[in-house]
Parts: sequence; structure tokens; C-alpha cells
Amino acid sequence: MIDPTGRRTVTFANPIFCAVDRPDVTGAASLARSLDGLVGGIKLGLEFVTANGPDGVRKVAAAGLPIFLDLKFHDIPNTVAGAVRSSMDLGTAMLTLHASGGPAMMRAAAEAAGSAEKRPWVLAVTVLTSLDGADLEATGVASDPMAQAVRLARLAAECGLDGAVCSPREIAAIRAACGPGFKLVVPGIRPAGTAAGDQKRVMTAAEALGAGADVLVIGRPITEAADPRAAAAAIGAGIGA
Ligand SMILES: O=c1ccn([C@@H]2O[C@H](COP(=O)(O)O)[C@@H](O)[C@H]2O)c(=O)[nH]1
Repeated sequence: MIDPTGRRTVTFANPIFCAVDRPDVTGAASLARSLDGLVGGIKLGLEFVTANGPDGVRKVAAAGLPIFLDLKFHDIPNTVAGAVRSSMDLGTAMLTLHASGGPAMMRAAAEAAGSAEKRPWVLAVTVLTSLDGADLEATGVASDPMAQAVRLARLAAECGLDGAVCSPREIAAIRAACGPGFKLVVPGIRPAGTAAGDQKRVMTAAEALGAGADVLVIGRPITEAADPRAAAAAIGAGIGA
């Protein structure tokens, strides 16, 4: 299905994508199978793909859930376009690159991924959820996380990307700047009263969904729970999923 902005509409069974950040393919595939019915998909990132490569991604995908390939490409346009082309074979639902790679890189990635009606969501990571204003300042960025995330999301939309990865705090502002069809995929989700760990800009799943997130990326609150299925079910129950 195509939405009014010309982007592919994907309806996931559940907005929660579990971030499976571990190096072993057997454990990752087993976790993916056990979460079927409780989450809408599985996010695989640098730790898993560096250890297991594309074959590892296919093995986890065999569990039947949509896959979000979160490799956050950041390089010159030609190299990122090649990485996007290489990832197309995997049939994933979403992939990421850093918006700070700039407009030429984002345009090259969008073009390499093919038509917006058919490709996976090509998403721009705005400001990592592990960063705060002091971190941005330390890297020479004068804007605060909110202003910088909105600026990068707007640039991503102008470059033809399908959406952005942002913290829950910026959802409303990016939605207002980029419109209803621009997909917002949101990590930095923590159940109330639980440890944020290395995340600095967090909210609960219900707050993020209420603010307008399309997809919630949740890792450790599920994967490090004594019973990951029960943890996923509890978070899902909190958002009516
Ligand atoms: O800004 C970002 C972009 C991506 N992530 C990824 O999301 C998950 C979050 O895991 P938790 O264990 O729930 O903190 C993780 O895989 C990150 O690589 C992000 O956190 N922030």
C-alpha cells in the first residue's frame, strides 16, 4: 500500500521492534521465535551483523518477523549508496544511515534503495538518544538536541528519505516539521522507574506512542529481563498492543 506522500505503508502487527543486540545467531534466532506474537519485528544492529553477516540476518529473519537493519551507515555518498544496494537483498523492512552524513549522502541512499513505493523505509538517524546537549557541544554542534534533531529530520525529508530515528522527546516537533507520512522510529524507551543505562533522552512506550511514534525500538528492557516474553507482553499491554 502507498500512503498519500508516496511512501510504502507498512502495517506491523505491533509497534514494538525488539533490539536484539547480541553476537550469537542461535540465541538471537531463538529469542526472535519466542517473541513472535508479542512484538512487531526484530532490530539487528552492529553487534549482531559484525559477528554474523548477512547470513545471520537471514537466519533470524527465518523466524518470520520483519527485520529492521540498523547499521547507521555514515560515509561518502558513493560508499553509502553501495551499502544500501548490498542490503537490498536481505528484504528488510527498514534500514538506517546517519543524517549528519549530509544531503548528498542521503539523496544517494534514497536513490540506491529504489522507488519509495517498494523499498524498505530508509531512515535518517538524527541525534543519538545517548547524547545530551553537553555531548553535542563537545562535538562542535551549537544546537540543543531538539533543534538539531528537527533540523536533521527536515533535511532527511527534503532529501527524499522515508523517516527518521529520533528520541521520544522530539516526536511532536519532527511530526509538525515533516508531516504525517514521515515515519518516526523511536528508541530510548524505558518502562517507568527502570534504569536508563546509556540512554539520555527517554520516555515510556505509552508516552512515545501517544506523541506519535510509528515504531518503538526496545532492547534491554526486554532482552535483559529474567523473562523476555513476559517483559515484552507487559510493555505491549501498556500500549494496548
Ligand atoms: O539514537 C539511537 C539510535 C538507535 N538506537 C538503537 O536502539 C536500541 C535501543 O536499545 P535499548 O537497549 O532499549 O537501549 C539499540 O539497539 C541502539 O543501537 C538507540 O538506542 N538510539
